Amino acid sequence: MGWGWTAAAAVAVAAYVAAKLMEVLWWRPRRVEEHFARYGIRGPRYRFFVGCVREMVALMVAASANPMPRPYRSHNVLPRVLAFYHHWRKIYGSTFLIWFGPTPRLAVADPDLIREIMLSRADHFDRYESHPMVRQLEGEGLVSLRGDKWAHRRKVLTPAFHMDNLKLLLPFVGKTVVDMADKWRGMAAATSGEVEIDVSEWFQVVTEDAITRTAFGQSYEDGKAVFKLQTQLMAFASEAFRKVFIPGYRFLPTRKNTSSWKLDKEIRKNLVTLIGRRQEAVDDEKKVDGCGKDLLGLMIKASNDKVSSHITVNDIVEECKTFFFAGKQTTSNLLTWTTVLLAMHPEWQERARKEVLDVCDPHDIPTREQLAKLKTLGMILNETLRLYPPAVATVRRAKSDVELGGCLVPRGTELLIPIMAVHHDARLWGADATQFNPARFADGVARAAKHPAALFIPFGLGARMCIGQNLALMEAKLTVAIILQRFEFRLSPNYLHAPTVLMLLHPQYGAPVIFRSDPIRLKLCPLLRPHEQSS
Ligand code: HEM
Repeated sequence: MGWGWTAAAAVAVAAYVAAKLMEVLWWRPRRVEEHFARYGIRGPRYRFFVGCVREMVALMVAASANPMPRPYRSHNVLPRVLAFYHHWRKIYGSTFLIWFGPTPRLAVADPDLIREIMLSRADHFDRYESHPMVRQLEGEGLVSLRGDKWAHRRKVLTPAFHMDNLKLLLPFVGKTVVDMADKWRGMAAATSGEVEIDVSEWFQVVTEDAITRTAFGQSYEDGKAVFKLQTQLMAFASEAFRKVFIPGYRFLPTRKNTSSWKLDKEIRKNLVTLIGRRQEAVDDEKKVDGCGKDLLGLMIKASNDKVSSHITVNDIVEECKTFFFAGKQTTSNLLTWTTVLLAMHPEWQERARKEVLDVCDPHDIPTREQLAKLKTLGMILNETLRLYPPAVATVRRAKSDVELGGCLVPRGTELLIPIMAVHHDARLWGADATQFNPARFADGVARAAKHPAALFIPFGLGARMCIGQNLALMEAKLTVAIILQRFEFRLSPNYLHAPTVLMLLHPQYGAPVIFRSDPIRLKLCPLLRPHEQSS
Protein backbone atom coordinates (compact mmCIF):
# COMPACT_ATOMS: atom_id res chain seq x y z
CA MET A 1 0.00 0.00 0.00
CA GLY A 2 2.83 2.43 1.11
CA TRP A 3 4.81 1.69 -2.08
CA GLY A 4 1.66 2.10 -4.14
CA TRP A 5 1.13 5.57 -2.67
CA THR A 6 4.75 6.51 -3.17
CA ALA A 7 4.64 5.40 -6.79
CA ALA A 8 1.38 7.24 -7.37
CA ALA A 9 2.81 10.38 -5.74
CA ALA A 10 5.95 10.11 -7.90
CA VAL A 11 3.81 9.78 -11.04
CA ALA A 12 1.73 12.77 -9.98
CA VAL A 13 4.83 14.87 -9.34
CA ALA A 14 6.35 13.81 -12.68
CA ALA A 15 3.10 14.63 -14.48
CA TYR A 16 2.97 18.03 -12.74
CA VAL A 17 6.58 18.83 -13.67
CA ALA A 18 6.00 17.70 -17.27
CA ALA A 19 2.86 19.83 -17.52
CA LYS A 20 4.72 22.83 -16.06
CA LEU A 21 7.57 22.35 -18.51
CA MET A 22 5.20 22.07 -21.45
CA GLU A 23 3.46 25.22 -20.28
CA VAL A 24 6.73 27.20 -20.00
CA LEU A 25 8.50 25.70 -23.01
CA TRP A 26 5.62 25.33 -25.43
CA TRP A 27 2.12 26.60 -24.61
CA ARG A 28 3.06 29.98 -23.19
CA PRO A 29 5.40 30.88 -26.08
CA ARG A 30 2.65 29.89 -28.55
CA ARG A 31 0.12 32.06 -26.72
CA VAL A 32 2.57 35.00 -26.68
CA GLU A 33 3.17 34.57 -30.43
CA GLU A 34 -0.58 34.62 -31.08
CA HIS A 35 -0.99 37.61 -28.76
CA PHE A 36 1.55 39.72 -30.67
CA ALA A 37 0.26 38.50 -34.05
CA ARG A 38 -3.09 40.10 -33.16
CA TYR A 39 -1.24 43.45 -33.14
CA GLY A 40 0.43 42.63 -36.46
CA ILE A 41 3.79 41.87 -34.74
CA ARG A 42 5.45 38.74 -36.07
CA GLY A 43 8.89 37.17 -36.17
CA PRO A 44 10.75 33.91 -36.69
CA ARG A 45 8.79 30.91 -35.37
CA TYR A 46 9.39 29.79 -31.77
CA ARG A 47 11.12 26.40 -31.59
CA PHE A 48 10.80 24.17 -28.54
CA PHE A 49 13.28 25.14 -25.79
CA VAL A 50 15.80 26.89 -28.09
CA GLY A 51 13.51 29.61 -29.44
CA CYS A 52 15.35 31.09 -32.40
CA VAL A 53 18.84 31.09 -30.89
CA ARG A 54 20.11 28.53 -33.42
CA GLU A 55 19.16 30.67 -36.44
CA MET A 56 20.46 33.75 -34.67
CA VAL A 57 23.87 32.20 -34.04
CA ALA A 58 24.01 30.85 -37.63
CA LEU A 59 23.27 34.33 -39.02
CA MET A 60 25.91 35.95 -36.82
CA VAL A 61 28.54 33.32 -37.63
CA ALA A 62 27.89 33.62 -41.39
CA ALA A 63 28.08 37.43 -41.21
CA SER A 64 31.39 37.39 -39.35
CA ALA A 65 33.02 34.96 -41.82
CA ASN A 66 34.28 37.75 -44.12
CA PRO A 67 35.58 41.24 -43.41
CA MET A 68 33.96 44.27 -45.06
CA PRO A 69 34.98 44.74 -48.73
CA ARG A 70 37.66 47.29 -49.58
CA PRO A 71 37.82 50.22 -50.20
CA TYR A 72 36.26 51.23 -46.91
CA ARG A 73 34.07 54.12 -48.06
CA SER A 74 30.77 53.10 -46.56
CA HIS A 75 30.14 52.21 -42.93
CA ASN A 76 27.13 50.03 -43.58
CA VAL A 77 28.25 47.60 -40.88
CA LEU A 78 24.86 46.80 -39.33
CA PRO A 79 24.32 43.66 -41.52
CA ARG A 80 27.61 42.33 -40.14
CA VAL A 81 27.35 43.46 -36.52
CA LEU A 82 23.67 42.71 -35.83
CA ALA A 83 23.12 40.22 -38.64
CA PHE A 84 20.07 38.58 -37.09
CA TYR A 85 18.40 41.94 -36.50
CA HIS A 86 19.14 43.13 -40.03
CA HIS A 87 17.89 39.87 -41.55
CA TRP A 88 14.59 39.70 -39.65
CA ARG A 89 13.86 43.40 -39.89
CA LYS A 90 13.83 43.05 -43.68
CA ILE A 91 11.18 40.34 -43.36
CA TYR A 92 9.07 41.53 -40.42
CA GLY A 93 9.56 45.32 -40.21
CA SER A 94 11.14 47.45 -37.48
CA THR A 95 9.21 45.90 -34.55
CA PHE A 96 9.34 42.11 -34.43
CA LEU A 97 9.39 39.22 -32.00
CA ILE A 98 12.34 36.88 -31.43
CA TRP A 99 12.91 34.16 -28.87
CA PHE A 100 15.87 33.77 -26.51
CA GLY A 101 15.01 30.21 -25.56
CA PRO A 102 11.49 30.45 -24.14
CA THR A 103 11.87 34.18 -23.34
CA PRO A 104 10.12 36.53 -25.78
CA ARG A 105 12.17 39.51 -26.88
CA LEU A 106 10.60 42.33 -28.83
CA ALA A 107 12.99 44.23 -31.10
CA VAL A 108 12.01 47.91 -31.06
CA ALA A 109 13.79 50.49 -33.22
CA ASP A 110 11.07 53.13 -33.49
CA PRO A 111 12.39 56.26 -31.67
CA ASP A 112 8.99 57.16 -30.20
CA LEU A 113 8.59 53.69 -28.71
CA ILE A 114 12.16 53.83 -27.36
CA ARG A 115 11.32 57.15 -25.69
CA GLU A 116 8.33 55.47 -24.05
CA ILE A 117 10.47 52.56 -22.81
CA MET A 118 13.37 54.63 -21.51
CA LEU A 119 11.68 57.88 -20.53
CA SER A 120 7.94 58.27 -20.15
CA ARG A 121 7.12 54.68 -19.10
CA ALA A 122 10.53 53.75 -17.70
CA ASP A 123 8.95 52.76 -14.36
CA HIS A 124 7.39 49.76 -16.05
CA PHE A 125 10.72 48.39 -17.25
CA ASP A 126 13.80 47.00 -15.52
CA ARG A 127 17.33 46.64 -16.78
CA TYR A 128 17.60 43.04 -17.77
CA GLU A 129 19.93 40.63 -16.00
CA SER A 130 23.19 39.99 -17.81
CA HIS A 131 24.61 36.64 -18.79
CA PRO A 132 25.90 35.00 -15.53
CA MET A 133 29.48 35.10 -16.75
CA VAL A 134 29.19 38.83 -17.42
CA ARG A 135 27.52 39.37 -14.06
CA GLN A 136 30.45 37.84 -12.22
CA LEU A 137 32.66 40.41 -13.91
CA GLU A 138 30.48 43.46 -13.81
CA GLY A 139 29.74 42.95 -10.12
CA GLU A 140 26.48 43.65 -8.34
CA GLY A 141 26.96 47.40 -8.64
CA LEU A 142 25.14 50.34 -10.21
CA VAL A 143 24.68 48.59 -13.58
CA SER A 144 22.70 45.73 -12.09
CA LEU A 145 20.97 47.34 -9.09
CA ARG A 146 17.29 48.21 -9.20
CA GLY A 147 14.68 50.31 -7.39
CA ASP A 148 15.55 52.34 -4.30
CA LYS A 149 18.94 50.70 -3.87
CA TRP A 150 19.91 51.83 -7.38
CA ALA A 151 18.57 55.38 -6.82
CA HIS A 152 20.53 55.77 -3.56
CA ARG A 153 23.75 54.40 -5.04
CA ARG A 154 23.44 56.62 -8.11
CA LYS A 155 23.03 59.68 -5.88
CA VAL A 156 26.10 58.74 -3.82
CA LEU A 157 28.33 58.17 -6.85
CA THR A 158 27.25 61.01 -9.13
CA PRO A 159 29.63 63.65 -7.63
CA ALA A 160 32.64 61.56 -8.65
CA PHE A 161 31.71 62.29 -12.28
CA HIS A 162 31.18 66.03 -12.05
CA MET A 163 33.35 67.94 -14.47
CA ASP A 164 35.03 69.88 -11.62
CA ASN A 165 36.18 66.59 -10.17
CA LEU A 166 37.09 64.99 -13.48
CA LYS A 167 39.26 67.88 -14.59
CA LEU A 168 41.64 67.04 -11.73
CA LEU A 169 42.36 63.78 -13.55
CA LEU A 170 43.44 65.50 -16.77
CA PRO A 171 47.17 65.91 -15.98
CA PHE A 172 47.44 62.29 -14.80
CA VAL A 173 45.59 60.73 -17.71
CA GLY A 174 47.42 63.09 -20.08
CA LYS A 175 50.74 61.88 -18.69
CA THR A 176 49.72 58.25 -19.34
CA VAL A 177 48.87 59.13 -22.95
CA VAL A 178 52.13 61.03 -23.40
CA ASP A 179 54.07 58.04 -22.01
CA MET A 180 52.26 55.76 -24.44
CA ALA A 181 53.01 58.08 -27.36
CA ASP A 182 56.66 58.26 -26.27
CA LYS A 183 56.89 54.49 -26.45
CA TRP A 184 55.43 54.52 -29.96
CA ARG A 185 57.94 57.18 -30.97
CA GLY A 186 60.77 55.11 -29.54
CA MET A 187 59.55 52.09 -31.49
CA ALA A 188 59.25 54.16 -34.66
CA ALA A 189 62.73 55.61 -34.20
CA ALA A 190 64.15 52.09 -33.97
CA THR A 191 62.74 51.24 -37.42
CA SER A 192 62.02 53.47 -40.40
CA GLY A 193 60.38 56.31 -38.50
CA GLU A 194 57.07 54.49 -38.62
CA VAL A 195 55.51 51.97 -36.29
CA GLU A 196 52.55 49.63 -36.60
CA ILE A 197 50.43 49.56 -33.46
CA ASP A 198 47.35 47.54 -32.64
CA VAL A 199 45.52 50.42 -31.06
CA SER A 200 42.76 48.24 -29.64
CA GLU A 201 45.35 46.79 -27.22
CA TRP A 202 47.21 49.97 -26.34
CA PHE A 203 44.21 52.15 -25.61
CA GLN A 204 43.25 49.80 -22.80
CA VAL A 205 46.29 51.03 -20.87
CA VAL A 206 44.98 54.61 -21.01
CA THR A 207 41.40 53.77 -20.09
CA GLU A 208 42.49 51.47 -17.28
CA ASP A 209 44.58 54.27 -15.85
CA ALA A 210 41.73 56.78 -16.01
CA ILE A 211 39.24 54.47 -14.37
CA THR A 212 41.74 53.47 -11.67
CA ARG A 213 42.27 57.13 -10.79
CA THR A 214 38.52 57.85 -10.79
CA ALA A 215 37.85 54.85 -8.58
CA PHE A 216 40.80 54.92 -6.21
CA GLY A 217 42.34 58.40 -6.43
CA GLN A 218 44.80 58.62 -3.57
CA SER A 219 45.03 54.79 -3.33
CA TYR A 220 46.00 54.63 -7.01
CA GLU A 221 48.93 52.20 -6.71
CA ASP A 222 46.95 49.65 -4.66
CA GLY A 223 43.97 50.05 -6.96
CA LYS A 224 46.16 49.43 -9.98
CA ALA A 225 47.26 46.07 -8.58
CA VAL A 226 43.64 45.05 -8.01
CA PHE A 227 42.57 46.06 -11.49
CA LYS A 228 45.46 44.10 -12.98
CA LEU A 229 43.88 40.98 -11.51
CA GLN A 230 40.52 42.12 -12.84
CA THR A 231 42.03 42.33 -16.34
CA GLN A 232 43.13 38.70 -16.07
CA LEU A 233 39.66 37.72 -14.93
CA MET A 234 38.17 39.57 -17.88
CA ALA A 235 40.39 37.60 -20.27
CA PHE A 236 39.05 34.34 -18.82
CA ALA A 237 35.48 35.55 -19.09
CA SER A 238 35.86 36.76 -22.71
CA GLU A 239 37.18 33.36 -23.65
CA ALA A 240 34.33 31.59 -21.87
CA PHE A 241 31.83 33.99 -23.43
CA ARG A 242 32.98 33.00 -26.93
CA LYS A 243 32.01 29.40 -26.24
CA VAL A 244 28.51 28.01 -26.34
CA PHE A 245 26.75 28.68 -23.06
CA ILE A 246 26.04 25.44 -21.19
CA PRO A 247 23.83 26.03 -18.13
CA GLY A 248 25.72 25.23 -14.94
CA TYR A 249 29.09 24.91 -16.69
CA ARG A 250 30.53 27.79 -14.72
CA PHE A 251 30.06 25.79 -11.48
CA LEU A 252 32.19 22.86 -12.67
CA PRO A 253 35.73 22.76 -11.21
CA THR A 254 37.49 22.90 -14.59
CA ARG A 255 41.03 24.26 -14.71
CA LYS A 256 39.90 27.61 -16.09
CA ASN A 257 36.98 27.91 -13.70
CA THR A 258 39.23 27.16 -10.71
CA SER A 259 41.74 29.81 -11.82
CA SER A 260 38.97 32.28 -12.32
CA TRP A 261 37.50 31.60 -8.83
CA LYS A 262 40.97 32.04 -7.34
CA LEU A 263 41.39 35.38 -9.09
CA ASP A 264 37.98 36.54 -7.99
CA LYS A 265 38.84 35.65 -4.39
CA GLU A 266 42.13 37.50 -4.59
CA ILE A 267 40.51 40.59 -6.06
CA ARG A 268 37.96 40.58 -3.26
CA LYS A 269 40.65 40.11 -0.59
CA ASN A 270 42.78 42.95 -1.94
CA LEU A 271 39.83 45.29 -2.23
CA VAL A 272 38.72 44.55 1.32
CA THR A 273 42.25 45.32 2.59
CA LEU A 274 42.34 48.52 0.57
CA ILE A 275 38.96 49.64 1.86
CA GLY A 276 40.02 48.83 5.43
CA ARG A 277 43.18 50.89 5.07
CA ARG A 278 41.30 53.88 3.69
CA GLN A 279 38.67 53.55 6.42
CA GLU A 280 41.40 53.54 9.10
CA ALA A 281 42.93 56.68 7.63
CA VAL A 282 39.55 58.36 7.82
CA ASP A 283 38.96 57.19 11.41
CA ASP A 284 42.40 58.45 12.42
CA GLU A 285 41.71 61.86 10.99
CA LYS A 286 38.23 61.77 12.54
CA LYS A 287 36.86 63.55 9.53
CA VAL A 288 34.86 61.84 6.91
CA ASP A 289 35.73 64.39 4.24
CA GLY A 290 39.27 63.06 4.29
CA CYS A 291 37.92 60.33 1.99
CA GLY A 292 38.27 62.48 -1.10
CA LYS A 293 35.99 62.50 -4.10
CA ASP A 294 37.10 59.31 -5.76
CA LEU A 295 34.53 56.51 -5.98
CA LEU A 296 36.09 54.67 -3.08
CA GLY A 297 36.05 57.77 -0.88
CA LEU A 298 32.43 58.58 -1.72
CA MET A 299 31.32 55.04 -0.97
CA ILE A 300 33.22 54.93 2.33
CA LYS A 301 31.75 58.27 3.28
CA ALA A 302 28.25 57.00 2.47
CA SER A 303 28.82 53.76 4.37
CA ASN A 304 29.78 55.77 7.47
CA ASP A 305 26.34 57.37 7.42
CA LYS A 306 24.66 54.52 9.23
CA VAL A 307 21.21 56.18 9.28
CA SER A 308 20.45 56.77 5.62
CA SER A 309 22.90 54.41 4.02
CA HIS A 310 23.15 50.65 3.93
CA ILE A 311 26.38 50.41 2.01
CA THR A 312 28.56 47.53 3.18
CA VAL A 313 32.17 46.63 2.41
CA ASN A 314 30.84 43.98 0.06
CA ASP A 315 28.82 46.63 -1.82
CA ILE A 316 31.97 48.72 -2.22
CA VAL A 317 33.87 45.71 -3.57
CA GLU A 318 31.10 45.01 -6.09
CA GLU A 319 30.91 48.65 -7.15
CA CYS A 320 34.66 48.79 -7.83
CA LYS A 321 34.27 45.75 -10.09
CA THR A 322 31.32 47.39 -11.85
CA PHE A 323 33.18 50.56 -12.65
CA PHE A 324 36.19 48.76 -13.96
CA PHE A 325 34.01 46.63 -16.19
CA ALA A 326 31.72 49.43 -17.41
CA GLY A 327 34.42 52.04 -17.88
CA LYS A 328 37.44 50.36 -19.42
CA GLN A 329 36.54 48.53 -22.63
CA THR A 330 33.77 50.94 -23.61
CA THR A 331 36.10 53.93 -23.74
CA SER A 332 38.98 52.02 -25.32
CA ASN A 333 36.55 50.88 -28.04
CA LEU A 334 35.54 54.48 -28.69
CA LEU A 335 39.23 55.42 -28.99
CA THR A 336 39.91 52.49 -31.29
CA TRP A 337 37.07 53.29 -33.71
CA THR A 338 37.90 57.00 -33.68
CA THR A 339 41.50 56.27 -34.65
CA VAL A 340 40.45 53.79 -37.33
CA LEU A 341 37.96 56.27 -38.80
CA LEU A 342 40.51 59.10 -38.82
CA ALA A 343 42.99 56.76 -40.51
CA MET A 344 40.33 55.92 -43.12
CA HIS A 345 39.38 59.59 -43.63
CA PRO A 346 42.64 61.58 -43.75
CA GLU A 347 40.84 64.82 -44.65
CA TRP A 348 39.12 64.76 -41.23
CA GLN A 349 42.34 63.74 -39.53
CA GLU A 350 44.00 66.81 -41.00
CA ARG A 351 41.14 69.13 -39.98
CA ALA A 352 41.19 67.77 -36.45
CA ARG A 353 44.98 68.13 -36.22
CA LYS A 354 44.89 71.69 -37.43
CA GLU A 355 42.32 72.54 -34.78
CA VAL A 356 44.37 70.90 -32.03
CA LEU A 357 47.51 72.74 -33.11
CA ASP A 358 45.62 76.04 -33.26
CA VAL A 359 43.95 75.68 -29.86
CA CYS A 360 46.35 73.83 -27.59
CA ASP A 361 49.52 75.00 -25.93
CA PRO A 362 52.26 73.10 -27.76
CA HIS A 363 54.23 72.27 -24.62
CA ASP A 364 51.54 71.23 -22.18
CA ILE A 365 48.90 68.61 -21.82
CA PRO A 366 45.62 70.17 -23.08
CA THR A 367 43.57 71.81 -20.35
CA ARG A 368 39.85 71.39 -19.79
CA GLU A 369 39.21 74.83 -21.34
CA GLN A 370 41.24 73.94 -24.43
CA LEU A 371 39.47 70.60 -24.80
CA ALA A 372 36.13 72.41 -24.72
CA LYS A 373 37.24 74.44 -27.73
CA LEU A 374 38.01 71.38 -29.87
CA LYS A 375 34.70 71.46 -31.76
CA THR A 376 35.83 69.43 -34.77
CA LEU A 377 37.18 66.70 -32.51
CA GLY A 378 33.87 66.71 -30.61
CA MET A 379 32.00 66.27 -33.91
CA ILE A 380 34.31 63.42 -34.89
CA LEU A 381 33.73 61.63 -31.57
CA ASN A 382 29.97 62.00 -31.94
CA GLU A 383 30.03 60.67 -35.50
CA THR A 384 32.15 57.73 -34.31
CA LEU A 385 29.67 56.99 -31.50
CA ARG A 386 26.83 57.20 -34.02
CA LEU A 387 28.35 54.79 -36.54
CA TYR A 388 30.22 52.54 -34.09
CA PRO A 389 28.48 52.72 -30.69
CA PRO A 390 30.51 50.53 -28.29
CA ALA A 391 27.25 49.26 -26.75
CA VAL A 392 25.38 48.25 -29.93
CA ALA A 393 22.15 47.40 -28.13
CA THR A 394 20.51 47.37 -24.73
CA VAL A 395 17.70 45.34 -23.22
CA ARG A 396 14.82 46.07 -20.86
CA ARG A 397 12.31 43.71 -19.26
CA ALA A 398 8.60 44.50 -18.68
CA LYS A 399 7.99 44.36 -14.89
CA SER A 400 4.24 44.01 -15.41
CA ASP A 401 1.80 43.89 -18.31
CA VAL A 402 2.26 47.27 -19.95
CA GLU A 403 0.82 49.12 -22.91
CA LEU A 404 3.36 50.29 -25.45
CA GLY A 405 2.44 52.14 -28.62
CA GLY A 406 -1.09 50.71 -28.49
CA CYS A 407 0.11 47.13 -27.95
CA LEU A 408 -0.13 45.21 -24.68
CA VAL A 409 3.31 43.86 -23.76
CA PRO A 410 3.02 40.92 -21.33
CA ARG A 411 5.04 40.91 -18.10
CA GLY A 412 8.46 39.28 -18.53
CA THR A 413 8.78 40.25 -22.21
CA GLU A 414 12.24 41.63 -22.97
CA LEU A 415 12.70 44.63 -25.22
CA LEU A 416 15.75 44.79 -27.44
CA ILE A 417 16.78 48.33 -28.35
CA PRO A 418 19.27 48.09 -31.23
CA ILE A 419 21.20 51.33 -30.65
CA MET A 420 23.31 50.86 -33.78
CA ALA A 421 20.23 50.34 -36.00
CA VAL A 422 18.64 53.53 -34.62
CA HIS A 423 21.86 55.40 -35.49
CA HIS A 424 22.08 53.96 -39.01
CA ASP A 425 18.47 54.52 -40.05
CA ALA A 426 18.41 56.51 -43.31
CA ARG A 427 14.84 57.71 -42.62
CA LEU A 428 16.15 59.50 -39.52
CA TRP A 429 19.67 60.47 -40.52
CA GLY A 430 19.33 60.98 -44.27
CA ALA A 431 20.63 59.18 -47.35
CA ASP A 432 24.22 59.46 -46.06
CA ALA A 433 23.38 57.66 -42.78
CA THR A 434 26.13 55.10 -43.29
CA GLN A 435 28.76 57.65 -44.39
CA PHE A 436 31.32 59.16 -42.04
CA ASN A 437 30.31 62.81 -42.01
CA PRO A 438 31.15 64.57 -38.71
CA ALA A 439 29.87 67.82 -40.23
CA ARG A 440 26.34 66.67 -39.44
CA PHE A 441 27.11 67.44 -35.78
CA ALA A 442 28.34 70.99 -36.57
CA ASP A 443 25.26 72.61 -34.99
CA GLY A 444 25.11 70.27 -32.02
CA VAL A 445 23.61 66.87 -31.32
CA ALA A 446 20.00 68.10 -31.42
CA ARG A 447 20.34 69.26 -35.03
CA ALA A 448 22.48 66.44 -36.36
CA ALA A 449 19.70 64.24 -37.74
CA LYS A 450 17.37 64.88 -40.64
CA HIS A 451 14.27 63.88 -38.70
CA PRO A 452 13.25 65.66 -35.47
CA ALA A 453 12.25 62.35 -33.84
CA ALA A 454 15.70 60.79 -34.37
CA LEU A 455 17.64 59.51 -31.36
CA PHE A 456 21.35 59.66 -30.65
CA ILE A 457 21.80 57.28 -27.72
CA PRO A 458 25.35 55.89 -27.49
CA PHE A 459 25.20 56.44 -23.71
CA GLY A 460 21.59 55.30 -23.33
CA LEU A 461 18.64 57.49 -22.40
CA GLY A 462 16.76 58.50 -19.27
CA ALA A 463 17.54 57.87 -15.61
CA ARG A 464 19.84 54.93 -16.32
CA MET A 465 21.96 56.79 -18.80
CA CYS A 466 25.69 56.23 -18.54
CA ILE A 467 27.12 57.83 -15.40
CA GLY A 468 30.62 57.82 -16.93
CA GLN A 469 29.76 59.76 -20.10
CA ASN A 470 31.72 62.91 -19.15
CA LEU A 471 34.74 60.88 -18.13
CA ALA A 472 34.66 58.86 -21.36
CA LEU A 473 34.38 61.92 -23.61
CA MET A 474 37.04 63.84 -21.72
CA GLU A 475 39.43 60.91 -21.88
CA ALA A 476 38.76 60.33 -25.58
CA LYS A 477 39.24 64.00 -26.51
CA LEU A 478 42.43 64.25 -24.50
CA THR A 479 43.92 61.06 -25.92
CA VAL A 480 43.11 61.80 -29.57
CA ALA A 481 44.32 65.41 -29.22
CA ILE A 482 47.71 64.31 -27.87
CA ILE A 483 48.08 61.68 -30.61
CA LEU A 484 47.14 64.18 -33.34
CA GLN A 485 49.79 66.57 -32.07
CA ARG A 486 52.48 63.94 -32.36
CA PHE A 487 51.63 61.64 -35.24
CA GLU A 488 50.14 61.21 -38.65
CA PHE A 489 48.54 57.85 -39.06
CA ARG A 490 47.01 55.55 -41.64
CA LEU A 491 45.55 52.04 -41.70
CA SER A 492 48.05 49.22 -41.92
CA PRO A 493 47.79 47.04 -45.07
CA ASN A 494 47.15 44.26 -42.51
CA TYR A 495 43.99 45.95 -41.29
CA LEU A 496 40.75 44.15 -42.05
CA HIS A 497 37.58 46.10 -41.36
CA ALA A 498 35.51 43.65 -39.37
CA PRO A 499 33.50 45.18 -36.54
CA THR A 500 31.89 42.49 -34.46
CA VAL A 501 30.14 42.09 -31.12
CA LEU A 502 31.66 40.32 -28.15
CA MET A 503 29.83 41.99 -25.30
CA LEU A 504 30.87 45.29 -26.96
CA LEU A 505 31.62 46.36 -30.53
CA HIS A 506 35.22 45.48 -31.24
CA PRO A 507 37.48 44.90 -34.28
CA GLN A 508 37.45 41.17 -35.02
CA TYR A 509 41.05 41.11 -36.30
CA GLY A 510 42.45 43.91 -34.16
CA ALA A 511 43.15 47.45 -35.31
CA PRO A 512 46.69 47.77 -36.71
CA VAL A 513 47.44 51.40 -37.54
CA ILE A 514 50.72 52.86 -38.80
CA PHE A 515 51.97 55.91 -36.91
CA ARG A 516 54.58 58.29 -38.23
CA SER A 517 55.89 61.11 -36.09
CA ASP A 518 56.00 64.20 -38.23
CA PRO A 519 59.34 65.96 -37.71
CA ILE A 520 58.20 69.30 -39.15
CA ARG A 521 55.16 69.55 -36.94
CA LEU A 522 57.00 68.20 -33.95
CA LYS A 523 59.44 71.08 -34.15
CA LEU A 524 56.52 73.46 -34.17
CA CYS A 525 54.46 72.10 -31.40
CA PRO A 526 54.03 69.14 -29.34
CA LEU A 527 54.47 67.83 -25.94
CA LEU A 528 58.08 66.92 -26.37
CA ARG A 529 60.39 67.57 -23.52
CA PRO A 530 63.96 68.53 -24.40
CA HIS A 531 65.46 65.10 -23.66
CA GLU A 532 63.00 63.55 -26.09
CA GLN A 533 63.91 65.89 -28.92
CA SER A 534 67.37 64.44 -29.00
CA SER A 535 66.34 60.78 -28.85
C1 HEM B 1 32.46 55.46 -24.68
C2 HEM B 1 32.31 55.02 -23.47
C3 HEM B 1 31.01 54.51 -22.90
C4 HEM B 1 29.87 54.11 -23.52
C5 HEM B 1 29.57 54.06 -25.02
C6 HEM B 1 28.94 53.72 -22.48
C7 HEM B 1 27.65 53.28 -22.73
C8 HEM B 1 26.71 53.08 -21.74
C9 HEM B 1 25.32 52.81 -21.98
C10 HEM B 1 24.67 52.68 -23.35
C11 HEM B 1 24.71 52.71 -20.77
C12 HEM B 1 23.23 52.49 -20.51
C13 HEM B 1 22.86 51.05 -20.64
C14 HEM B 1 21.36 50.85 -20.54
O1 HEM B 1 20.59 51.80 -20.47
O2 HEM B 1 20.98 49.69 -20.55
C15 HEM B 1 25.74 52.86 -19.76
C16 HEM B 1 25.52 52.77 -18.39
C17 HEM B 1 26.53 52.82 -17.46
N1 HEM B 1 27.84 53.17 -17.68
FE1 HEM B 1 28.66 53.63 -19.45
N2 HEM B 1 29.54 53.89 -21.27
C18 HEM B 1 30.81 54.37 -21.47
C19 HEM B 1 31.75 54.70 -20.50
C20 HEM B 1 31.57 54.52 -19.16
C21 HEM B 1 32.55 54.84 -18.15
C22 HEM B 1 33.90 55.48 -18.41
C23 HEM B 1 32.00 54.44 -16.95
C24 HEM B 1 32.57 54.51 -15.55
C25 HEM B 1 33.64 54.99 -15.21
C26 HEM B 1 30.70 53.90 -17.21
C27 HEM B 1 29.85 53.41 -16.25
C28 HEM B 1 28.52 53.11 -16.49
C29 HEM B 1 27.60 52.71 -15.44
C30 HEM B 1 27.95 52.51 -13.97
C31 HEM B 1 26.35 52.54 -16.04
C32 HEM B 1 25.05 52.14 -15.36
C33 HEM B 1 24.34 53.39 -14.92
C34 HEM B 1 23.03 53.12 -14.19
O3 HEM B 1 22.39 52.11 -14.45
O4 HEM B 1 22.69 53.98 -13.36
N3 HEM B 1 30.47 53.97 -18.56
N4 HEM B 1 26.94 53.11 -20.36
